[in-house]
Amino acid sequence: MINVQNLSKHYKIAKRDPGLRGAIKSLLYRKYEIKEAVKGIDFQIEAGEMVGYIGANGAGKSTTIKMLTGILTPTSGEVKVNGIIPYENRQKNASHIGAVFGQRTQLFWDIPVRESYELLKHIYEIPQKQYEETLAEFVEVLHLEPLLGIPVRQLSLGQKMRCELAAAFLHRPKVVYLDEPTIGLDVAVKVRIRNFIKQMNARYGTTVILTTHDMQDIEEICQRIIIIDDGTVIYDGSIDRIKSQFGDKRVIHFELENASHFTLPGRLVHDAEILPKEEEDPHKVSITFSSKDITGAEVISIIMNHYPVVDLTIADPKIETIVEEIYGKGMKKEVRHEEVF
Ligand SMILES: Nc1ncnc2c1ncn2[C@@H]1O[C@H](COP(=O)(O)OP(=O)(O)OP(=O)(O)O)[C@@H](O)[C@H]1O
Repeated sequence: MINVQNLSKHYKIAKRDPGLRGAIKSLLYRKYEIKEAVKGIDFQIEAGEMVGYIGANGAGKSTTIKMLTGILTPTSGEVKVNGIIPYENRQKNASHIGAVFGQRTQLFWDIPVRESYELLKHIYEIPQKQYEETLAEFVEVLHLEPLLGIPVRQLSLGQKMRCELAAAFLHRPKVVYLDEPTIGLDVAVKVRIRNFIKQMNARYGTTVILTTHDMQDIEEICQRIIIIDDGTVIYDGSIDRIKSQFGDKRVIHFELENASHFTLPGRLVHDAEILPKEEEDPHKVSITFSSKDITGAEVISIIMNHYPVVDLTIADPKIETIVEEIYGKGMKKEVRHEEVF
């Protein structure tokens, strides 16, 4: 469904020396700098796959998605979506895809949601019967009934996102690009949105590309992740595989009588790390380490020798921890994706 080969995008950025002198000089001689946002990436995505396209800020995710949607023309390489070269045939490509891009809306700001859907029906030439059936299904799954008569500008973030998703899937597109579809939403709305995406995939075989920093979204929706770092693909494979590849990572959550001044005992300084707290709790501390360096039993015994431990749990490494590790420590040298296959 999606075929990307040796795809690159370089941005040309005009450079200017500071001050008035710089401004005048830049009128006469323009200096440019090249930013290589995407550097020769390859991947294939089959119809019906749900893939998480993830990476740290500035890694090149949006640039890739913009090339897949035809908004940007690549500097070099090939991209085909459903057999179409998107930037050469934007209109045809648009009829097969749906998109939700963060804060941008494809609904009409001042008119009621239902009328936006009516307009999309005409734009995408959706047959009346199919439109009615699809809308009825979305209204039920996403609980849209009370929202249909309200203009988009009056909707809350969660209400708007539910309406946006319905708009993106309304014409039963083959591919849907979702950029941070659950950002800033409460847990109940996140769950509803994730279920909706899974349902659309199961029912219509929609291919879904999800860019998000929310690893829970990734774990619940995607079978496969592509990790991009500094414009190159550093991992392409299943979530299970990355977990087993980094399966030596361990996490132990300790409950102590008092953890507010907790520091790692000397013996652990090189082999373990304290994880950032998910919630402010003066009794809890979580430690991560690699079983290649030290065993769980040793970690527990060292901590127990230094602190009064009330309780402890040994957890599976979360995908967040693994991915942060890969982004943060430049593990790309170790995780070349050809090694993964
Ligand atoms: N229009 C542009 N002109 C020049 N440089 C750009 C432009 N758009 C993006 N860049 C640069 O290209 C690199 C990749 O940006 P991109 O937006 O693709 O990253 P991203 O992975 O989507 O990041 P984020 O998670 O922050 O959205 C960044 O260094 C960014 O500053």
